[in-house]
Amino acid sequence: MAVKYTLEKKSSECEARAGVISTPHGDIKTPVFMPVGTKATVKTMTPEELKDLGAQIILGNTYHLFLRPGDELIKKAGGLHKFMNWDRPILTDSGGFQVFSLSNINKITEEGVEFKSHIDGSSQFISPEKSISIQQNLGSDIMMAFDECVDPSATKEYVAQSLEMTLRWLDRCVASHTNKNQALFGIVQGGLFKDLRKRSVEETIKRDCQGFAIGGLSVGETKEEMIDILRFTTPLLPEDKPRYNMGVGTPDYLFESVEAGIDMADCVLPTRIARNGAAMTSEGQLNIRNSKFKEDFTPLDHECDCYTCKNYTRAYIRHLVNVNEILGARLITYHNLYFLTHLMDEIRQSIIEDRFLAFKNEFYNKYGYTKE
Ligand SMILES: CNc1nc2cc(C(N)=O)ccc2[nH]1
Ligand SMILES: [Zn+2]
Repeated sequence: MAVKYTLEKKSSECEARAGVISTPHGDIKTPVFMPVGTKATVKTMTPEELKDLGAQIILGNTYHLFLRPGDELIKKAGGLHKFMNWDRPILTDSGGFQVFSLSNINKITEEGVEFKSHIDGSSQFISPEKSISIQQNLGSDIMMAFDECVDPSATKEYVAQSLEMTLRWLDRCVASHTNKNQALFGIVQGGLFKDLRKRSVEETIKRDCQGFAIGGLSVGETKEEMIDILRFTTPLLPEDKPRYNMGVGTPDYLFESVEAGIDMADCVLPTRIARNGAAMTSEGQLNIRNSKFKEDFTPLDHECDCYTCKNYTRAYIRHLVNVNEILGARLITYHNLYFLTHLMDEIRQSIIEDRFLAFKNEFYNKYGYTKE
C-alpha cells in the first residue's frame, strides 16, 4: 500500500493522537505541519534548509504547476521530486481550491470547472479525471481528490447539492487513480452543517481512499465555528487512516486540530507572513519592522535554537527587512517553519507522554492566547 497509518498513542483526555504515516518517500511522524511549496518551491528555502529545519513533507499546488511549467514538463523531468530535488514525501492538492479562489470561474458543471487562467486569461478546464492525471504526472505521494470547497456564505441547499457532486467527483477520481504507488485522499465537505458533514463523512469513507481531509474550513468562518465542526467531524473518520485539516497553520489552530484528532495540517501563513517581516516566536507573533527592535541585539526568539536565532539579531533582521534584502525574508521563513515544525514535535511528545492538554494550556498562557 502506498500510504499506511500506524497509530502509536491516543490521548486519554481528548481525541489527540500520535502516529506514523509511511510513504514511498519515507515515514512521517504525526501530528505534522506541512510547509506549502506552491510552485515547486517552499518560497526562499532550499530542500537542504527544509531538511535542516525538520520538514518531513511538503505541499505542491496542482493548479499552479498545471499552468506553469505544466505537468507534462515535470513528468519529463522525472516527476516533481526530481524536478525540485526534494526526496521526502510530497502531497499535492487537487487544484479545486485554487481554481475556486484564484481564477475567474466561468462555469462549474457536473463535468468539471471551466475557468480563465489568472496568469494570461486563457480558457482552461479541470475535471476530476484531469486533476488526477496532473497529480499522477507530478508523482506526489499523496493526491487530493477534486472537490468543491464551498463558500461559507452558501445556503444549506447549495452546500447539500455541492457535497453530492463532490462525492460523484470522488468516484471519478477513484476510477482515474491508476498509479497505486500514489495515495488518494478523499475530502469531506458539508460547510457548517453537522447533518451534512455527517452525510459527507459516511459517504466519503465508503470510497477507496488511503486518507481523508476535512475541507471547506479556514475559509472565513469564525474560530469557534471551525472548532465546533472540527470536533464533530474528525472523530467520525476511520482511526486507521490519516486525517488532514486543510489550510491551518497558526499555533492555536494547530493545537485545536490535533485536539480534535487531526494528524496533518498545511498553511501558507508561516512563509507568507515571514516575507512581510512577521515572526512566530515563543512569546507570540512579532513584526520585526517595529522600531523597538532597532537596537535589539538579541535573537528573534529567545527560546529558539534554530540557525536564524543562533546566528542573527533582531536588529540585523529588522535592517534587512527595512532595506528589502532577500536574506531578511529567508531568515524569518527559516525560523517560522522551524518554530511550527518543532511545535508539532513537542505536541507529539506531549501526546506520547499523555500530557497534551497541560502542554496546550502552558503554551497558550506563554504565547498570549486567551483562555477558552
Ligand atoms: C487556507 N484555507 C484553506 N481552506 C481550504 C479548503 C480546501 C478544500 N478542498 O476544501 C482546500 C484548501 C484550503 N485552504
Ligand atoms: Zn528560531
